[in-house]
Amino acid sequence: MKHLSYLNKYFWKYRWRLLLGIIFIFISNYFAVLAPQVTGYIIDKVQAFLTSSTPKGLLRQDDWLVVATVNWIEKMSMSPTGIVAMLAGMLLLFAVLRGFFMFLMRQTIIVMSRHIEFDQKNEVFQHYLQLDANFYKTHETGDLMNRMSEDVSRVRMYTGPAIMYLINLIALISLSVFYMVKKNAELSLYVLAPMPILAITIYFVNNIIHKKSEEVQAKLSDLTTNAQQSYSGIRVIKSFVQEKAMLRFFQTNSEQYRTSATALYKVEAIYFPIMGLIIGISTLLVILVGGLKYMEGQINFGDMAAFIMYLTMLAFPVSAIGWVASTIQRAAASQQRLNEFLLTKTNIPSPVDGVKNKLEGDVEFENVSFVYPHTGIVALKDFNLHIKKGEKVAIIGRTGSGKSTIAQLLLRFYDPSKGTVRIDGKELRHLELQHYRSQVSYIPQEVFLFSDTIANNIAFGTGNNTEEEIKTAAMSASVHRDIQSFPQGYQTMVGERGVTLSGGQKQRISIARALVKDPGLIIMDDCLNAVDARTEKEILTHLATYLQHKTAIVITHRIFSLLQFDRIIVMDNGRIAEQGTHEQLLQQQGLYADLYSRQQLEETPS
Ligand SMILES: Nc1ncnc2c1ncn2[C@@H]1O[C@H](COP(=O)(O)OP(=O)(O)OP(=O)(O)O)[C@@H](O)[C@H]1O
Repeated sequence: MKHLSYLNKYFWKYRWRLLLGIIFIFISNYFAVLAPQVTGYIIDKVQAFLTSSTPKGLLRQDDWLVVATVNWIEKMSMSPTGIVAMLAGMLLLFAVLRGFFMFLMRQTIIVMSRHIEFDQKNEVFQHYLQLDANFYKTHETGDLMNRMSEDVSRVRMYTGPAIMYLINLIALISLSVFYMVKKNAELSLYVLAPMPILAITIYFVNNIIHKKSEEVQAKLSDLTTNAQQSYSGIRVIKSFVQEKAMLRFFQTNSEQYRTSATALYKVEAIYFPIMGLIIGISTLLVILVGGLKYMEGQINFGDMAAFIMYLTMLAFPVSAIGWVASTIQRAAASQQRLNEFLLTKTNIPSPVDGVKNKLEGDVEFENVSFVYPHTGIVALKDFNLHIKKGEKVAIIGRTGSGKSTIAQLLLRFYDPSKGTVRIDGKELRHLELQHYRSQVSYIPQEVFLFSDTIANNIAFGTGNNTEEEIKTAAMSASVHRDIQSFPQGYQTMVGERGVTLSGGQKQRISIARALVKDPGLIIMDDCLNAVDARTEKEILTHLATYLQHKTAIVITHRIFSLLQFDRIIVMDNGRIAEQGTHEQLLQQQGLYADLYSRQQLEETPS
């Protein structure tokens, strides 16, 4: 339960709304508990009229508002029917007032919970954005999404309905117990005695229902994932003629869902009859004991009716205790999960007074070793590299040799396990992180485009590029012609609701996004592997001009003869195996020469 204390800051933020809500709850319940008193009075009045007797001391223990209103009506010297009609009108008025304050109570407390939900979602999302790359490697996207949506919703059930029902229950019980005891303490005991049994039973039934509905949810989610995968992979399914196997798999999942859903409905079917039974037994007790007391002349007929009304009035909120308890339990578990993340600190903090210099583009790795946390894979070993401002360096090597890791460290997605990375002579750790990253353009290996227009995807890094700048970047990335061929040009939507772009088009848009930024340092991680040879040639020609005065690090599998690199670094097993210019490396007859001759062979038409 201590996990929920994290939410106190929100309750404090919305304290006036909460306080107002509590006041409305009490006022609404106040009008609710007056109804049995007026009904009791009406019954006694009618009974006295039918038996031509004079009821005595009927209003002694009733609320002052009831007493005052009844006395006022009585003074009007109306016929008994007129008085009963007036009293019925009074009941109606109380019901309307009760409803009105109930509306206000929901308006304040439920609306407060929506505000808290909004704040919490923003807080969680903002926190997610600050966490480092390693966090995202060790947590699944589905898990993150769940915490953001499902857990926050469960917490809202606590900050809204659960708190509202709990306060409502406290208000109703205290007000009705007060008036019941005033009338007859013993009979009150009979009304209240079954309530704890009702609450405990409902609590247990509720817990069973909850467990079973979680099971149903899990099965449903399996079913949906299964169907979703089948739709996405329909071409693979068809080409491998696996329709029947997929159908069998789906049917098994579907059967499991049906079994757990039926089990849930069985428990739910017991829920209301149990409630009805317990309330029925309690009513019976009140009638029995009340009847005896009436015959002994201890209470009026109307009092008995009032007690039965109190009983039915209390039954629903008391049965809600079970629901409230399990809702709070679930919210606490959800908040615990959220706290796990909210209390996770990033391993890559930006220094408080970080250096905010204009990036010149001088890059240095000094004795850098890097081990990927959690996997223990050593990706770089005593790596030394100095790239001067404006130098163009290609990094080449076999897959898994540590090329991308160099980019990851340069963007400070990770800090080196040993050694130092320096930018313009300053340790990278000491630079203000966002300011530094805003001056670096990175084209990752895996392209990612947002579900937005092409123009917005290109201008993503800056957000304030002119149409002309976007167009120039697209031209440099050789994607302008493709974009123009779409019906809405640069305003074409990308993603599920938009056009389906080819791998090469996506890659080139991703390149345009990096070029539009005008950075001091550009890092390209194998970003031309999905374009054909002709387009590659086109892009490289543009790049040669664009990169003229910039420091560029081009990670690649292929050797680009078109781009004049100042240096080529050949990586092998986390270390530099060879380095030099194209010609120098060819002369060395080592790894590079080997790679080059193999590439030449592949490119020679047979
Ligand atoms: N996020 C990660 N967590 C754990 N290990 C990783 C991670 N990324 C890479 N590695 C491992 O680190 C080593 C170097 O990987 P890296 O991605 O730097 O190689 P690469 O030369 O860029 O390969 P490729 O050309 O295939 O992209 C590999 O053994 C790889 O399995």
